[in-house]
Amino acid sequence: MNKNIVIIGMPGSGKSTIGYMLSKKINMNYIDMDEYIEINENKSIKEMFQISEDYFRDVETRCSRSLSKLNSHIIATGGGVVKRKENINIFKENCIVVFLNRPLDNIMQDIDTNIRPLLAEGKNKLYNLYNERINLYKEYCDIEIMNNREITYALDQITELIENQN
Ligand SMILES: Nc1ncnc2c1ncn2[C@@H]1O[C@H](COP(=O)(O)OP(=O)(O)O)[C@@H](O)[C@H]1O
Ligand SMILES: O=C(O)C1=C[C@@H](OP(=O)(O)O)[C@@H](O)[C@H](O)C1
Ligand SMILES: [Mg+2]
Repeated sequence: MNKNIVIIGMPGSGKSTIGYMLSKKINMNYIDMDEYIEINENKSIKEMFQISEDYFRDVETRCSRSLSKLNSHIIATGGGVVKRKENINIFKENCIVVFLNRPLDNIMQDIDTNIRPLLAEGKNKLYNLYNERINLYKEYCDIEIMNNREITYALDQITELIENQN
């Protein structure tokens, strides 16, 4: 597949984990957008948020533009990429946008708050993020995948839909 596959969804929805597994399964390159940002900025996500969230969002938009120019990559985004419609418009030029929809109760069970500055005050912040974003994920995606069973179920769902696109 020449287009990229961009995975969006709440923090803890499985974008990085399932994105990597998918890349191995269908033999496509994989990029975790947060890792890409940290390497290019030589700063951790936490350090960027300490400057300001806007600083991080500006970097996120610049990276969206760079990554969208690639071909045949699986790109796992950060959960807040939908905060700027500009990012989605950039991705829509050359990517299929997949919303990985994992129920909030399931996310709450295993999310690591230590690596997510927005959750520094605790997991309950996820409810606010969910309410702010759920309609954006649904509006912006080309494909919505439920991630409410074992990981391989979501992986198989995405694989089947992508292979049908070919
Ligand atoms: N269907 C699932 N069943 C069990 N654990 C899951 C499932 N989906 C995701 N996880 C777990 O949730 C955690 C967060 O996943 P991650 O890929 O870091 O999410 P994201 O990149 O969307 O923030 C990981 O420990 C991952 O293994
Ligand atoms: O939801 C968000 O605003 C964020 C999610 C994080 O990525 P994950 O979705 O991989 O946790 C990371 O981009 C940053 O902490 C901001
Ligand atoms: Mg991630």
